[in-house]
Amino acid sequence: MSGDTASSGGIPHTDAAARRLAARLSLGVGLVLIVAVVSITIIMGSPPLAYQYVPLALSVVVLGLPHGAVDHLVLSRARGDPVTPRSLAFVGGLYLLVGSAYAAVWFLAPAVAFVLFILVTLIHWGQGDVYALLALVRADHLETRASRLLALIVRGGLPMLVPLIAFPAQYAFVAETLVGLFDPDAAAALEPAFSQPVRAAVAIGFGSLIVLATGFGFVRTSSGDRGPWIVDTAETIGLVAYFAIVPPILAIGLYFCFWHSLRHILRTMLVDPAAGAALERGALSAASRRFARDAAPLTAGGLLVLVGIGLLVPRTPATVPDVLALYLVTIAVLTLPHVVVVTLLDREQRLWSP
Ligand SMILES: CC1=C(/C=C/C(C)=C/C=C/C(C)=C/C=O)C(C)(C)CCC1
Ligand SMILES: [Fe+2]
Repeated sequence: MSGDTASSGGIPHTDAAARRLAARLSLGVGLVLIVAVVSITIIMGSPPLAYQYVPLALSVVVLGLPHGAVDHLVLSRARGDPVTPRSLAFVGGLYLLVGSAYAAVWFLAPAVAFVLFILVTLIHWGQGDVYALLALVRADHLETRASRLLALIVRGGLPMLVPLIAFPAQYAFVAETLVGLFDPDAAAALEPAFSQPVRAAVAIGFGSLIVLATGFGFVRTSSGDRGPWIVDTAETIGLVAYFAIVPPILAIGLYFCFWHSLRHILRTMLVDPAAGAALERGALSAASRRFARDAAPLTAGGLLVLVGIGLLVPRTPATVPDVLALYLVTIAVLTLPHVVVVTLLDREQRLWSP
């Protein structure tokens, strides 16, 4: 698998059947997620707040937290190198350094740390989708680096900006609970972001970017092969509807598991010779077992980080929203080094040097 170096435009060609299975799974699950959850929300209304937290809570063990727990293996595998004490120490050191520096920002300036969290998530979820578009959908309308950057902003902006426009009160509530773990008074600094003029400006600005990205993509495709552009556009429109209709705690919990993490896990399987070979023969359960085994130790490690931060925060989390806020802060701290690893993986797979 990883020894298969045939590539075009920098995107590695893993074995065709494995890639097709990964593409079908990510697109199929994404489609079901959007159609099912949007329909249920329209027909039955939003579930009570307590239920909206369930997918986020489940993401501790289901796909979410585990998706980053193979970061210590993924770069070596993508390079076709053995995993060595040195390669493990590099990723471990990165997590320790970058994670603790950013954790310090949460304690010193929690409102700044929250804004950073939204920005980092936008970039990270956007970069994940750019990979899926290029490697799984074979999006040849994203030929240039500029078009990929625009796609990154659009795809990352969907989960981070559409809820701000559509559900400012819940957005503000989550911001307050995260920041409030560290300093209850600091959240006030974020209030202007939820005001009508700011949301209107974000809606106009971000809406224009979506139109621009879609239009550029259309112009770049030949009429004979619009398939990838149609998939890209359908996903974008679907996600606009999803994040505009489904309340954000629920929407983001499900998206985190069944969109971002699923796609990244498939990506890690495709660079792993053993999991990749299993996918190649359609043995998804064998590939999943292999992933689960690889991800289990550091998923437990992530939980230790959660407990550690929980012991350090000035206010002991007492309610469900507080505990979930603690979990999100843990995710934030773990995500920053994860973004570095994924960016190096992007470079290895030449996603940004077309
Ligand atoms: C839950 C939630 C929010 C933030 C979620 C974030 C920022 C999650 C980041 C997850 C990451 C980075 C996972 C790793 O891949 C918002 C937008 C405040 C709106 C209200 C609900
Ligand atoms: Fe990720």
